[in-house]
Amino acid sequence: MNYAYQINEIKSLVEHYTLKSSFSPNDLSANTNTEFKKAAYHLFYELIKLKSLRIYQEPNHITELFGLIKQSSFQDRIEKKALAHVEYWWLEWYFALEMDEKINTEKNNTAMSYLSQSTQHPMRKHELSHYAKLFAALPMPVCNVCARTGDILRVNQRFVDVFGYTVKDVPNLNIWWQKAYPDIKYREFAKTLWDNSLQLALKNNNDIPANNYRVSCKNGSQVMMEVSGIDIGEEFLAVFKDATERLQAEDILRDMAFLDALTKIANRRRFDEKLTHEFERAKAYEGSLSLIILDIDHFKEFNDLYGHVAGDTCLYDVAQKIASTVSRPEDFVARYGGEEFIVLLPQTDKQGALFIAEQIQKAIENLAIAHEGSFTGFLSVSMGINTIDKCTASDELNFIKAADSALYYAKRQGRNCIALSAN
Ligand SMILES: Nc1nc2c(ncn2[C@@H]2O[C@H](COP(=O)(O)OP(=O)(O)OP(=O)(O)O)[C@@H](O)[C@H]2O)c(=O)[nH]1
Repeated sequence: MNYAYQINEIKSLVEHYTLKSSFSPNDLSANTNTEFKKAAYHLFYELIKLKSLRIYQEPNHITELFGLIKQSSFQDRIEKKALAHVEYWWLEWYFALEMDEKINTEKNNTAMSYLSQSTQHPMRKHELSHYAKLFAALPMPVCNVCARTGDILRVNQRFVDVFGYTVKDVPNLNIWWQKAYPDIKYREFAKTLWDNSLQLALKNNNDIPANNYRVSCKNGSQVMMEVSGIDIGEEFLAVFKDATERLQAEDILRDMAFLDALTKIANRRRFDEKLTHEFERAKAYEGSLSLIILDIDHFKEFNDLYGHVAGDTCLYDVAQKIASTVSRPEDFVARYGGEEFIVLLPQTDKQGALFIAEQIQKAIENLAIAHEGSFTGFLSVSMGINTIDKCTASDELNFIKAADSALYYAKRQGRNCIALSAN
């Protein structure tokens, strides 16, 4: 794995999206192309995974990598613009990862933030004495408040640009709270959070720890802001940082923790969570819940005959096929283990589950993956089904066990077979 590989991956992503006829740089700057952004995050995730496996041959430096791409064949204006966005997202992605790590390591420590830690630098006091000069040039919204009276002494231009309020609009904290947090309940929550942060600042070298706030702007729009600051005795300085993109990145990270890397469907961890949730729901509402466990037949032989790479591709194809066959939004598909998959079907009785299992069987038959070790000459699967309804006394473990027993019954019947649990 080397730079050329990484460059090509990024290039093909950019090319793929810029080739789309509907695509224009204006779409990008309006930030509407979330599909592109998601695909970029997905790519970063793959590249970062490679890095963590330590199979990079060269030292990896993001700027250097993008520098190399820029020198190469990216001539077209649209492609350059798209590439600039991908570069920006990559930096953002690394930032989100760093934040994630920090949040995790800081959980056991005092609640210090990335921003507030940076202010512990020995230069901080010196910088503070000169903050007035820097104030106007700061790239993030900043406001300076008299701690005693609550008067807002000054805001910088970025503050006006982002929120739309000038000092005339928000001359003191009382008015700021009302305008920036019009919802009374949310305002109470935000005030308490901020007061607690100010208390913490007294113990924390005057750094006001960062928290996220949903701020309402003058034009009625809302922005998620990470607000931290510095208590400087008579006054304090509140520093705002746009948290929208980071929170979205964290959401994607969270989703990825539940994704199976090979098959790109949900993993076992996600299934365990989902099962607990659906099981409780089915019990509470006395609804039915069905579970299909699916196992590829003679998969060891498939690997032996065609190799592990073909085996991996086959797992991906089967997983995607199952996922596309099961179509109701509440239905759920996951990789359960090696060549085993799970389909969880809320509000579905035995007959319904059998119907879905037959659909899956047909869909896999249609994939027509050659398998010389199989009786039919093609890859097949076996499935076990279990259903609970209001009359069934079962717990999660027994629910799975019964489906598993049905699966092994299906295997004993000669495979390429569906069996229903006797429950
Ligand atoms: N290529 C590949 N193979 C895997 C993966 N996970 C599990 N396997 C293989 O799947 C095979 C499962 O073998 P067995 O449990 O004996 O099952 P089987 O050969 O399918 O036999 P039956 O289930 O009885 O039909 C093993 O050889 C595993 O190495 C994977 O991620 N990729």
